[in-house]
Amino acid sequence: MSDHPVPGSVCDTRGSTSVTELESALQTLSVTGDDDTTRILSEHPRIVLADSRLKGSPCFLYLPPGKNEFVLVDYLKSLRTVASWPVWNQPAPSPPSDPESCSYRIDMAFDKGLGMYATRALKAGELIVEERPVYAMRRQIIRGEDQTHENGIFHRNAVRGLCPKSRAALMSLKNSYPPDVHVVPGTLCTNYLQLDITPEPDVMNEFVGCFPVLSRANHACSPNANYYFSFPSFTGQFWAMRDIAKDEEITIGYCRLIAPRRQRQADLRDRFFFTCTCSTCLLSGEQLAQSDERRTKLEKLLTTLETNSMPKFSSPTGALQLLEKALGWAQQEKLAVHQAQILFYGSNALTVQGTSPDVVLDWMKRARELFKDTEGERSYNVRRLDDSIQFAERMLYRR
Ligand SMILES: C[S@@+](CC[C@H](N)C(=O)[O-])C[C@H]1O[C@@H](n2cnc3c(N)ncnc32)[C@H](O)[C@@H]1O
Repeated sequence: MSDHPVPGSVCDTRGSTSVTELESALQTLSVTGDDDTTRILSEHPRIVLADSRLKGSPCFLYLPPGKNEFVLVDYLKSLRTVASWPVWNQPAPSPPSDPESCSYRIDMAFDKGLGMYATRALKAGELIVEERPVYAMRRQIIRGEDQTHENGIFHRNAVRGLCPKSRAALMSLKNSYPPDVHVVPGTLCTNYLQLDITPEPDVMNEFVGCFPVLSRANHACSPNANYYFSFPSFTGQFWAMRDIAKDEEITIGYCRLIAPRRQRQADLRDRFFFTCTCSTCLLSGEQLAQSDERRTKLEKLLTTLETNSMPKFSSPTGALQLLEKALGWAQQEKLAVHQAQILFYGSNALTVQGTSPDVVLDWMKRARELFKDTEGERSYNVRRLDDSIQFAERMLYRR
């Protein structure tokens, strides 16, 4: 686990897990008894079978070997592959040696519990924070909605093998679930973020994870930071999507943002148990109607672009005009990642529509810049755009 400065405040009760709740959760974690069905399969790295009575039950892999700073929950075959990845020999990102130079702090966010704030002015495209998760799992296994005692015990057993520091960091995260849900899956489900372990994740291969610091960021429907999971370093990262002022709250998006307010709020209530009151949600009347319309149109257009099903326009200018308009909608809604997606998928669509190659190349370059600013220079999208740009340039010069 990274040693990012998780302030002492994460363990205090201000709007987060109460001391009593935390103590009792940690106590449950140290209980051994009849419900301990685990069996250690290997020690270096530590791999634990979750239920020795069940053939093919999931396992817990603790990493880095000997340190047990985080756990990955998956099936044995894939965990054996993960254990051999060279990334575990690389040091996890370390905190700035001078805490004063840390660009964020965790602080009270009024009725939201704790939140993340900028300690200085941040520039668009800046990396704000990077860290490894403490708990990572295949999404099919999390079964957060499963409120049975067994599911709670399953995840509790996985947490129990973590080093004390990681265990405390995880169990001090907020639990927004009702009291009848076991505190461990409740905490995991309140805090997990997607881990893109495969470049183009499919439903069968989705992973999620909880982070000591990243999981403290609250939601906004026009967030100022983008969460990106970097597979090569196995770290979660926040990138500033626009300039962020000193003391401004750093926010990310928890739900599908290109949806009207009613739908976003329903999603957030269902999974995170709060009603969003961000500046976009507080719009009313004509302004709200326009924002909803822009997001709905963006949703439709991006679906068409992602599935390569844009109808053929009678002239290439028609497609270009529509896509330029869509970029404007995303900009008005302050959705930089969606702008990057329109530019990226739009460049493919423009090629099909017969737009001139230099315009297409320009779109690719703009997409690359925006992906660099929201995901970093080493992101998968930046690398694949570099290849496409190189190819397109070769084609252009050959003409
Ligand atoms: C991942 S946690 C975020 C950190 C959390 N605020 C804390 O105190 O640790 C998610 C929970 O934070 C709260 N939250 C996040 N964004 C919010 C928002 N915009 N308004 C109100 N509550 C929010 C909700 O309780 C949600 O279930």
